Amino acid sequence: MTSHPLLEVDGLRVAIRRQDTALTVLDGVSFAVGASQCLGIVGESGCGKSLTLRAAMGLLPPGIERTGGKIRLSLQPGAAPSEVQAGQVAGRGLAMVFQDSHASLDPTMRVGTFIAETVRRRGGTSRSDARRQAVELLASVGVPDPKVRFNAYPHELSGGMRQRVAIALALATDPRVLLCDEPTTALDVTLQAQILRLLNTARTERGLGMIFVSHDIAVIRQIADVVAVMYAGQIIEIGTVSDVLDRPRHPYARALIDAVPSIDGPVGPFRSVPGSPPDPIDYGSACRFLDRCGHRDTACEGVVNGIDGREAGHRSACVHNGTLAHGLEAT
Ligand SMILES: Nc1ncnc2c1ncn2[C@@H]1O[C@H](COP(=O)(O)OP(=O)(O)OP(=O)(O)O)[C@@H](O)[C@H]1O
Repeated sequence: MTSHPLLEVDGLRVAIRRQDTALTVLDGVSFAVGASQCLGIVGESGCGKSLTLRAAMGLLPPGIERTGGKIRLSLQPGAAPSEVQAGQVAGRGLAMVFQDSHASLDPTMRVGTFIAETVRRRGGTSRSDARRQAVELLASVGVPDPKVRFNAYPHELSGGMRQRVAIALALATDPRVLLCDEPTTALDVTLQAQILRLLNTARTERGLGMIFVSHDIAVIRQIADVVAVMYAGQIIEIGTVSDVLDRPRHPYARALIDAVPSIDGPVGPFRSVPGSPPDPIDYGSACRFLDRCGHRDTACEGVVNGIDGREAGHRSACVHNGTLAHGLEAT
């Protein structure tokens, strides 16, 4: 039997409308996520991580629109993914967890009531059964005294507890793929570890696909199976966690990973990625990392596309892919 991906993003393009012009900020982003698989997306601020999730979800901010590509979602176990039109909210198949839990919760509603109403929107559930399911969901995400906390308003809960409730709310839609946009960034290290464990449990127990966006490589290492590195609106490297994080091939991926201080490594100044990413108005057809790259030559000035992350294996968009991998060790 063929095992279909749950979510397939194919050649996604997203643009910001400015009067008569459209500024492309995501350019040919392609990847697939299967059941129980977690795709981590890393990259510097502004590279397009959040817009990728929002475009998949059909929740782009006003003035920003999908201008190309296809999003396909499998709504039934074993079913081939079918297309979600631009502007259509992916609804029940996808759910999103944000960095700021206030973005998901309604400040005027008791958290349990909000979750129960979300369960009811799926249809076929009585009010009392939806309440029971809401209490079970709160318990499943580790909310203590879930029957009591059912009646709390979001502002009465701590940040960590609110994030647990936001995850319960996302699970209440019975999603097939959970889109997580920096869900642990605002939390301290202990809470961060608890939320990562919780998301991992939800993923394995429910067979969820997951996309986890973070700028924190250590977090990605803990939760993801496959990592995509984004730069200036494109995926520039993809592969398993150990391929990409231990043996990066693209000079940008290498620099990003080297910028993370290591606990076991020698003490020394942090190496940061010199320079800054180009403004979307300057995105051209050449490699977008050209100006910051110590390995550039004339080959990098030709057309360099992002890579198709739906294909298996460890791949990078660098035109020197492979031949540079050895040389990078010495830099
Ligand atoms: N609401 C918006 N209006 C105008 N431009 C936007 C908006 N949201 C994002 N952008 C632009 O789109 C590009 C991609 O932004 P996006 O938020 O996806 O990046 P990101 O990688 O998630 O960054 P961060 O890690 O800071 O959240 C950036 O150039 C950003 O300035």
